[in-house]
Amino acid sequence: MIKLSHVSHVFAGSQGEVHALDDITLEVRRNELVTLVGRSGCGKSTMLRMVAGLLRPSSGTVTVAGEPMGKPRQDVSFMFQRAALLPWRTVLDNVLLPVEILRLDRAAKRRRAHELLELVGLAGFEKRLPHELSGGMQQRASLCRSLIQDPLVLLMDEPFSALDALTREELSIELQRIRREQEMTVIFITHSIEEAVLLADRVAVLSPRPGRLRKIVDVDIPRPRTLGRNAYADRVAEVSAELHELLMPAPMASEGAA
Ligand SMILES: Nc1ncnc2c1ncn2[C@@H]1O[C@H](COP(=O)(O)OP(=O)(O)OP(=O)(O)O)[C@@H](O)[C@H]1O
Repeated sequence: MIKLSHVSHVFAGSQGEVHALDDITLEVRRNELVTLVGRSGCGKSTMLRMVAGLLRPSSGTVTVAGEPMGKPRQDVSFMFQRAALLPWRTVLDNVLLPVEILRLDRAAKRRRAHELLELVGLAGFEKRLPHELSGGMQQRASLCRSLIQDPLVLLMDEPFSALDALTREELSIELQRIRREQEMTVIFITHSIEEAVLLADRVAVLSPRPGRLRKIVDVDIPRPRTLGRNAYADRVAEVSAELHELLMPAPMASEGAA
């Protein structure tokens, strides 16, 4: 569904060139969820912006459903770290914003918006204004807004990172539920190893300066996945430890020697 072939990118920064990505080749299969992890500045957001058609690579190609990404598409949706709801519009009208921009069928999408709000636990809050909601509820509404156009591809740039740990886990479980009901290919950026393991079919680990694909880790743990006590806790711990080793620098040889 999503293919990056030999993608490199160099930004012309104010202090000289920044080699953000180097020779990235990655294929995300239809209906797969791939999480992107890596140290700050390793090029995760740059990669996502390319898949969204917001940025062209300096070299290499990016295709979605076989077509080169030259500009944003209606069936590719983006969700950011901040909910960025319009403060003067109700929750329902915020969810319906893409419907107005993309001129979709308003009556059908109103029904869909109610279904989505129900799915994320916001039924009854349709007429509230964003400031009347908690951060977690605002991000749930933002998730509904990203889903209203029934995207084939959902690109998520640290969407739950500003939330407390429990709300974050709750939203991760809701995202898994939504994916059971709706076919969707997802790329999800996170700094949290736990979140990466909860959500991913595969985790793509990037290394920094320049951003390179270090390893792809398969997460073959049955769903729905939760943290805490469960039948797969050992396997979750094992994959988390592997990711931790890939992301953290090796301890100095002299440490612990004495
Ligand atoms: N518009 C730009 N102009 C110049 N340099 C840029 C620009 N955008 C990003 N960069 C640089 O490219 C590199 C990759 O940035 P990017 O935001 O993709 O990293 P990231 O992995 O998403 O980081 P973080 O985890 O901190 O969000 C960084 O060194 C950054 O400073």
